[in-house]
Amino acid sequence: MTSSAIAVSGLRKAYGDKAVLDGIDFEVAAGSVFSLLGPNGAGKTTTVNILTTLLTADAGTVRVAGHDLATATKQVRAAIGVTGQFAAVDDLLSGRENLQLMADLKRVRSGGQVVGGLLERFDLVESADKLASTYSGGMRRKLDLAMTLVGSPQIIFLDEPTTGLDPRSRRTMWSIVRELVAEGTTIFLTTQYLEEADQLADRIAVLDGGRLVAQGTSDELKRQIPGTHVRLRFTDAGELDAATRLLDGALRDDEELTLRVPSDGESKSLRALLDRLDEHTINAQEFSVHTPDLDDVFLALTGRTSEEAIAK
Ligand SMILES: Nc1ncnc2c1ncn2[C@@H]1O[C@H](COP(=O)(O)OP(=O)(O)OP(=O)(O)O)[C@@H](O)[C@H]1O
Repeated sequence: MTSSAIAVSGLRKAYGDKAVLDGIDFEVAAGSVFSLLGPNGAGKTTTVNILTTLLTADAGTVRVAGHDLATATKQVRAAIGVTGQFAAVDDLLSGRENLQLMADLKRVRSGGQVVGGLLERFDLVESADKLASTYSGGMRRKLDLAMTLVGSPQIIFLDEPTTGLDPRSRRTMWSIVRELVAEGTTIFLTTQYLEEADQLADRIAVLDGGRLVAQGTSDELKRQIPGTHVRLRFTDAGELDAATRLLDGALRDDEELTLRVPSDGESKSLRALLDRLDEHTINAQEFSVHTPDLDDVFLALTGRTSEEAIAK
């Protein structure tokens, strides 16, 4: 047994002569959130399908919850829950019946209590006895995730869990994910929303062209690309002029009366910059340090903005 909830090495999958996964390696620590990002068609769902035993890999080794995927499919299935594109919700049943069916399938003891608890946790008590076909998109997602939690799986795969949800429902899902992680659950998340990965993931991997082109914490990924800068805002054009003359390589915005000064963001350079302004009695009304966001990282790594990647 390792302390990794998921360990993937040399994973390959091709459709015909098209290599979708061309040898990928990663590990997911138990009790953490790992997010896989990538443009449309990058192979995220293929990866999820392999890790959840729905699809067989061509090569590579995968351990999930300490079990070898190739030889211990049953044990892997018992340890995981999957929510996503192949939603398990049955429209002809009520929310409660959907949950009860899952509890029966998984032979959960005190199923009725578990179902009641999940309906409460997901704020579905009022609609519990209505048909799932009458649920809004957000309610269906919540029911789908609640069904995944029946039987308390150690590892949960969430394939684009908030696609199409309004911001409020998205935030509700985020807080549920955080609660699950606080309880020790491991989450493998694919998402189209970089902000979601930024908010939730302990580690992020970017998949492109069949390979993982970057892996790390959100901050590590942001530090890999240039673009950290200091933004100075002045009260009048005279001061902006003086500061522009003083600071080499700075970009000015006349409308906003701001100056963008490249910087590594470290305290020493920031102090030096402020000292220079002081020496020339230039006063900045506002001073802020900007680091690139995940969108900048995605663009630098895949050559596409996240919006272009989603638009296909
Ligand atoms: N059964 C299949 N037969 C042939 N090609 C397939 C099959 N399933 C997927 N592909 C191809 O494999 C590639 C990866 O697909 P996959 O669904 O894993 O991507 P994805 O990153 O999840 O994309 P999306 O964000 O659109 O869901 C795509 O080019 C897709 O067309």
